[in-house]
Amino acid sequence: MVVATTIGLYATATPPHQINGCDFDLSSRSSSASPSTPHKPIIGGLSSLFSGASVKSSTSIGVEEYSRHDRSEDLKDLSLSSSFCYSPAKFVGSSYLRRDHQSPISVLHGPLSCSCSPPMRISSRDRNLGASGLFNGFVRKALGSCVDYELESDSIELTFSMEDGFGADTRQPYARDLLRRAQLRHKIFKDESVIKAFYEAEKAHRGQMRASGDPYLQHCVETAMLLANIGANSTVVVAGLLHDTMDDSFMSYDYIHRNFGAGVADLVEGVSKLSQLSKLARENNTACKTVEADRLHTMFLAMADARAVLIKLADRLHNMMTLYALSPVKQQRFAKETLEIFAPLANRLGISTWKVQLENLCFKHLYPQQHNEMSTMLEDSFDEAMITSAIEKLEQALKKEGISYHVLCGRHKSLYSIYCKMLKKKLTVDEIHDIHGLRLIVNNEGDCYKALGVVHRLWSEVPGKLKDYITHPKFNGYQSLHAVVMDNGAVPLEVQIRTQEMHLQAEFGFAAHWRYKEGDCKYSSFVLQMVEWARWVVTWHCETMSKDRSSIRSSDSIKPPCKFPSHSGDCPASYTPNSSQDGPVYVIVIENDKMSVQEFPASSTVSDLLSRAGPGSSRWSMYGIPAKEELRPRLNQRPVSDLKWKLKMGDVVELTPPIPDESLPEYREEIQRMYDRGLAFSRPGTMVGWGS
Ligand SMILES: Nc1nc2c(ncn2[C@@H]2O[C@H](COP(=O)(O)OP(=O)(O)OP(=O)(O)O)[C@@H](O)[C@H]2O)c(=O)[nH]1
Ligand SMILES: Nc1ncnc2c1ncn2[C@@H]1O[C@H](COP(=O)(O)OP(=O)(O)OP(=O)(O)O)[C@@H](O)[C@H]1O
Repeated sequence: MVVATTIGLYATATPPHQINGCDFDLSSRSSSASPSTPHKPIIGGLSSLFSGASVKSSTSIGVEEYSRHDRSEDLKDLSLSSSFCYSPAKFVGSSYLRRDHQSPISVLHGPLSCSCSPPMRISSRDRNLGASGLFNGFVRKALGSCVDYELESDSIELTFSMEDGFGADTRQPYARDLLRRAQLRHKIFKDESVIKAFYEAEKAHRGQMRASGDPYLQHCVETAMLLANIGANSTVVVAGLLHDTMDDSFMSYDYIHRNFGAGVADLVEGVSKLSQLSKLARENNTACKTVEADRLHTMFLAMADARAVLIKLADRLHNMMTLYALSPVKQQRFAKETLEIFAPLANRLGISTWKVQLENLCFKHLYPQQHNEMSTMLEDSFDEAMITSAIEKLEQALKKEGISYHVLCGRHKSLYSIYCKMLKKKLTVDEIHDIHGLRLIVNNEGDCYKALGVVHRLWSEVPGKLKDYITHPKFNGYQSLHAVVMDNGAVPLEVQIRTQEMHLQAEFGFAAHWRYKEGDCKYSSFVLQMVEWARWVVTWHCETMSKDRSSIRSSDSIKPPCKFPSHSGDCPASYTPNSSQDGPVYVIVIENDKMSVQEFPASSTVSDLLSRAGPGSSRWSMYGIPAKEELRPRLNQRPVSDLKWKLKMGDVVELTPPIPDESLPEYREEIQRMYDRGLAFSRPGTMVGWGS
């Protein structure tokens, strides 16, 4: 019997789990996505909820209107000093307490400032529209980009030789320092491929700085460090170091492929695509449109390797930690996007520490007044020592009673989660009983009840708070015993007791925690399987999470779900593309300078998309001619010659904006010029429909 116990901050906060793609019948879900994450309706209104606290009225939080010419290079400008000015430290994330895991706090607070700042040069993202630059043509124009399109092509000369550097004596002293410090923080930075990637990243970003004056390389290291700290393997860490090289330097896919292999090159390219979509969404304020935001994070998962999403999340987390270097306007925009798109993504992937940190940082930027009030009020309430000692107490008592268990862990609830719960349930902070919580996973149902007896003998019960979801499972199948007890007669402590099977049910499938948290959304089986697959991929590639998983079932019994979306025929979770209910395709449509994320049934074509925008839309009525023929749509930067071309998840379709008739010839010429440029910039062999 495995007896896992306490102590030490638990790095991933992902409860132990195993992914079994075939455990749940997912076939009957409907396809409409109508999300209502708990945080969405929450603005202000907290004052009345605080018992005995006089709180000022809510701060107005507007995501500002911004100029279309305000290029969102934003995060590139960030200061990278990792001082992480976010207080108090306790609120960095909800913490799990368990033995054998490294504290994420130490990582995030690690001092990392570079004395030597290389000279500035303009970020090549502003100029580089080469290989994977998605939006070079009309999209950038439509978005008011100030890009000089004439500058770039794949044949542009590199500002440094790709051959120099690694192993040569051209290494910058600041880089050597940075690497040494990274190696002290995590041993994966001693791995040969990681060192090589570090120096390649150094060359690629040499001279690039963030607003703080810190070298850009520092951001690459911090992103890779976040990945290393959730146990990502060296492929993912290498890709983390190189994650911005395709966008921001002249390093090409082929170069990365040659030096690091297809696995790394594909990941870096995947991150680059996600960054470009995210940027487009940010510039169009998509995060404010609930349904579209939901489609977007679903799309992110569907179009990229889940590990690329992981890297993008790490990148965003570090950028959020250093958001203070940006203007308040940009801070708001990024925080909004992060809260609506990236935090739910982290949750779906089961990386709860990142989700918590992202949410808390967004909370601080979007609702500073409420954040301050909550921080002040709860500063003394978060008691990690109390959780540790409660775990020890319970461990001993269980031992005495001869009750063995698989996992005993604890966490304190995050600031933002408390805030959401207060607003959602109209509770005062005193009425939140699960700020401190323990979770016990035992062998069988009988042991659940025996353990409950132990809990009640150890601590006094809060009347009316016992919930027996084992005898009376929730409608979604969730099973567990929940008890609230008073520790030292003063602090409420929630204890959840369940078996391994119940825990799997609570993590995956119908009762999965991410779905519980996202509210009453109806998900298609396509989305559910995709999330499950993505969680599996991430878990499999992250040592820490894998360890976690092995504590819930022996590793021999862990089988990957069938590769998404091609489940084997006998898999109950099998995705059936022929079913009209399944497989919605989310496509980004850019029309009249505006972006929308639209949902189409599986197998829809460009022609279907045009029909949706068809007669009645401004484009048609203005010209009085079929737009299909007169102004051809572009799909992922390329003109579409066959309107029967099938749309794929993540496709970007540009539709020509309305223009006055008299400008039509001029406009056609412009289209032709962009068309020509688009072809010149596209990497040979790039498929139309990169979202596959
Ligand atoms: N995964 C999963 N967890 C759930 C689900 N329902 C409840 N939980 C967990 O159980 C905890 C408390 O649930 P309940 O005892 O029903 O409490 P409540 O009535 O919602 O509210 P409080 O008692 O105020 O916490 C939640 O905080 C979750 O951690 C579910 O459907 N899925
Ligand atoms: N008593 C507990 N012990 C250990 N982990 C818990 C406990 N309760 C929830 N968790 C886990 O903590 C993480 C953060 O959950 P969070 O506190 O935001 O929401 P919740 O308590 O599960 O739900 P709600 O806010 O609706 O009460 C999740 O992974 C969740 O499974």
